[in-house]
Amino acid sequence: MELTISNLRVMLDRRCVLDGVDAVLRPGRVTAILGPNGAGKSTLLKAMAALLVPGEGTVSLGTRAVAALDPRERARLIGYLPQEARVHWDLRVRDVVALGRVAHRSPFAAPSHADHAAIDAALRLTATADFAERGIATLSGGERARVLLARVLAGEPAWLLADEPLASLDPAHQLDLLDQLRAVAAVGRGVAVVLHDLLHAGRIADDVLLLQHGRVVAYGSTAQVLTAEMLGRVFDIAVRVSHDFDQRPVCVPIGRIGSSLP
Ligand SMILES: Nc1ncnc2c1ncn2[C@@H]1O[C@H](COP(=O)(O)OP(=O)(O)OP(=O)(O)O)[C@@H](O)[C@H]1O
Repeated sequence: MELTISNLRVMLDRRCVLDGVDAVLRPGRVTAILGPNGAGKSTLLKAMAALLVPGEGTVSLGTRAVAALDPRERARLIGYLPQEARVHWDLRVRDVVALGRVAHRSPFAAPSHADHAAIDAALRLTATADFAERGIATLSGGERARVLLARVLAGEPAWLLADEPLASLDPAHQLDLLDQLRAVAAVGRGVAVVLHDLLHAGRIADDVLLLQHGRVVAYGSTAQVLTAEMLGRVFDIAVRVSHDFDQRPVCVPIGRIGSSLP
């Protein structure tokens, strides 16, 4: 199911944070959402998950507006991983991951075989099975972030929306997470991920949506959007773009435009 964003306009505190955003995101692909601080990336992701009400415009999954979906169905279709890895109760890790399955069964039903299988698979995929019996409050920030990803993966959503999921992870787990997002897309689901790191974006994304001042400045294949000219213009930096053996762009920021530093 395509995720279609039509003429989305969001006002926050009387400021226009998203201004006429249009894009059709395709399943089976990883779409990276990039842009400078304050460009509106997190706001766009929240609007895509129907976590905020836009002033104008719609977000649709297939032919249906996400805001009009029954909340349980929406929770099955859209998995949202927020920027902050906060958990308010010291639940057992396995129970946190199990929360990802709540929308898959009726309110008082016991977890099914399929629920347990999805929970185990998510724990395995995120390498969190070793601490499945620990309280989540006892984990490090990066461990907790992986558990929260496991919770979303356990829900097997049609679309996974992740907001800067790499922030608290070490390099090995960052690469693991990028592989996990690719694996989700490889089975035909949709993935939209907010990223800051241009190297990671070049490595993982099929498509890139570049935002600036609440507007889409470019949306297309990674090779079309991740160019030195485009990145220089939007981020105000000089970027060296080469290509790896898969012809994926490798973007290395080398300095501020106008900076006298080398
Ligand atoms: N609740 C709010 N009330 C008022 N303004 C807000 C609110 N949330 C976000 N904003 C403003 O909206 C703009 C876009 O915020 P958003 O968090 O979407 O940006 P972002 O592109 O994700 O930024 P970053 O890269 O810094 O995370 C910012 O200028 C921010 O200050």
